[in-house]
Amino acid sequence: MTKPLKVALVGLGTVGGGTFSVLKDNAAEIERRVGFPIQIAVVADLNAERARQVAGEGVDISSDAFEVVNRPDVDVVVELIGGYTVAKQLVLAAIAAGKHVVTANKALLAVHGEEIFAAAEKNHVMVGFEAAVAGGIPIIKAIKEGLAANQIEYVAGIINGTCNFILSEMRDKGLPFAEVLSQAQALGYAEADPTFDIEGVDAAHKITLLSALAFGIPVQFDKAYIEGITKLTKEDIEFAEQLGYRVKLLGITRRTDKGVELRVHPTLIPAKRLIANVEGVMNAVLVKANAVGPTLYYGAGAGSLPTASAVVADIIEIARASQVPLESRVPVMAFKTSGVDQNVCMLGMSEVVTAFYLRLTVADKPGVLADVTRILANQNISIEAMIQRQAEDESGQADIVLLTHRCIEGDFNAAMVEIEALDAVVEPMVRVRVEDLS
Ligand SMILES: NC(=O)c1ccc[n+]([C@@H]2O[C@H](COP(=O)([O-])OP(=O)(O)OC[C@H]3O[C@@H](n4cnc5c(N)ncnc54)[C@H](O)[C@@H]3O)[C@@H](O)[C@H]2O)c1
Ligand SMILES: N[C@@H](CCO)C(=O)O
Ligand code: NA
Repeated sequence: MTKPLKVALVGLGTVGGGTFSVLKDNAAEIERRVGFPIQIAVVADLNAERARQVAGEGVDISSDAFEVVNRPDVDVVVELIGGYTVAKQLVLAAIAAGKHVVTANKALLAVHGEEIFAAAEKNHVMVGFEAAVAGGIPIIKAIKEGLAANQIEYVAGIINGTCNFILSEMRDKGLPFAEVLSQAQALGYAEADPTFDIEGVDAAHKITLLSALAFGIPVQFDKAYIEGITKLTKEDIEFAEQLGYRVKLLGITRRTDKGVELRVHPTLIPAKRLIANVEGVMNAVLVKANAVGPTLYYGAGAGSLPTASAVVADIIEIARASQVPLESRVPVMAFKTSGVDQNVCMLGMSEVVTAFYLRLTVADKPGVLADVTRILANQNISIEAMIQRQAEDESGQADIVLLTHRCIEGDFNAAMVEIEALDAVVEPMVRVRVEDLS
């Protein structure tokens, strides 16, 4: 009989606690799937006392993450502490010691992925990170294996549960932003630094990883355009609804003839699309590929047990793959290293083609709308829909909301500068990108 695979769990917080439970509660089912047991050799957490409460008696507990890395009875190190510094040292130490690594740490991989994956290849070990993107949804596996026959056109996803939770609660219950963010923190969804969530950084970490997997390109977080949800107003969410759209924070990566787009920003999506109806902490990732067409993956993007589901799936994959020769394993980043396109052109935002929602507050006098449409037309931007709403007070002002057709973002920016310079435009304009996702 094959000997058990031994795991060190480092970090027994929200995800680590869930991983401990899943490995324990589903041990018999997992053994039936793998053919041999997966056992927890040791648990490490700075807070050893709390770890003892979570793990109970009979489990080896350490407060030193680095001590577990060199234990001969450990085959896989599961890093669930988060952050860049200690986590990076730990992962690299584990790889150097010949251990496989599983991590939920998208921040670490998006920024230091190239170094970590190169070290893993050199040391013939695997790095699993299914939990790092869209929590429990097996999107990494889907792109690496299920869609391996395809050329992928684009990936667009609601990949930050905290933001989706905030936007859903603001829309459904009219709750203020700060109150909903506190709830997301209490539920264990938010990052240690929640600005990573609300400013779009976490989603950018994730879409950077998906971009590399989908297109066989290096992990390049520094090329991502990032805009969060903190400037969205209830008013714009309501105007979007009137026009038949929902506002979601999307991570988008698309391959075009000119290069690869990599961007995170609030986005209007037609309300009739399935992905527009993904609410709360749930995530969804839409992948459009040339043979299969569009496919949509939906599930819990954060939280203890859903994320643990992905962590344990990676451990199971390692258990299985450790039985086959190196060259027969699925590559960590979906492509053979020799096949990675090192010279890919990453597009700047001004080169991206997208549609826009634009809201202007103007002094309500003749000719304003004509000026605005003329400026847009001069940049080859045509208008798809418009709403005009008079202010209810005596200010004589009006809101004009426009939806444009798709245009080059640089052209739109040039038009914005001219429109903002019009005397009649009395407040800073609001613009949100629009994606049809058909
Ligand atoms: N919470 C989620 O829903 C979720 C989902 C997907 C991915 N993630 C990622 O999973 C990782 C963990 O997140 P979490 O929400 O479980 O965090 P958490 O704060 O709940 O848990 C982290 C644990 O690590 C321990 N720890 C910190 N530094 C340590 C060190 N040097 N040595 C040993 N233990 C240490 C802490 O005591 C804590 O118990 C992060 O990378 C996060 O981005 C979280
Ligand atoms: N903070 C992240 C956790 C899951 O990666 C989110 O809200 O989606
Ligand atoms: Na996942």
